[in-house]
Amino acid sequence: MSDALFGAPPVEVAPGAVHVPGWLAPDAQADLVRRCRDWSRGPAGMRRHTMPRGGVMSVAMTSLGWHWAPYSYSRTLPDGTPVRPFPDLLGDLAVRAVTAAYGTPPAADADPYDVALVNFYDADARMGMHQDRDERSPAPVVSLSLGDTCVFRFGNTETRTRPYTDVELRSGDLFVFGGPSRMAYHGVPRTRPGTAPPKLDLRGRLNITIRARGG
Ligand SMILES: O=C(O)CCC(=O)C(=O)O
Ligand SMILES: [Fe+2]
Repeated sequence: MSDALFGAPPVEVAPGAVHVPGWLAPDAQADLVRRCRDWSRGPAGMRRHTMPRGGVMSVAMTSLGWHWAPYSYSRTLPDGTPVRPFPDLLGDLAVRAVTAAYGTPPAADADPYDVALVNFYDADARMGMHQDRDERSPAPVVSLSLGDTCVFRFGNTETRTRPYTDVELRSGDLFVFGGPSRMAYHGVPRTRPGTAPPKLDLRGRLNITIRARGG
């Protein structure tokens, strides 16, 4: 991570899709990594979901607020374990993130942020091109990156394929996609193992994706 990136201006990758490099200062990153470790403990913690066709995701995830598994949200885990509550801290962070990306806060009547997915990528993990389409709310998706750098592929709303833009997301980066890009396909074709800031004491990559489920 380069400290020179802190305070870098937002970059619009596609209409409504904004990358803010170095948005989280090192202390805030370390704090979030600690919290992710807490949120990942116990029966409501990290799991690798099985996809409808039987494949197992290489990314391990845990849900806050609502449990997500392909492809729906539920109030509890399949075995009845309660989902961890959605932390107010992430709701506040999401509002600040939208404001940083777009220059204006969410509208007063916008759906509140109420669900977060914490994704963990080891050196081999990837996420295929997909849309985030299990929410009823049009609120922008807020994505925070911690640890190893990754290649984030941000595409179009029509197909899983080109045109797309590959963006390097580093520890502390923010990516927000809403408006005309809310339904764009996106994925993580690779991470760059060993690139996490040493002070984070994190081997791999964590991504926190904050969403409004809506209705
Ligand atoms: O890890 C990322 O940056 C993307 C995660 C993602 O697209 C998702 O959780 O739906
Ligand atoms: Fe996604």
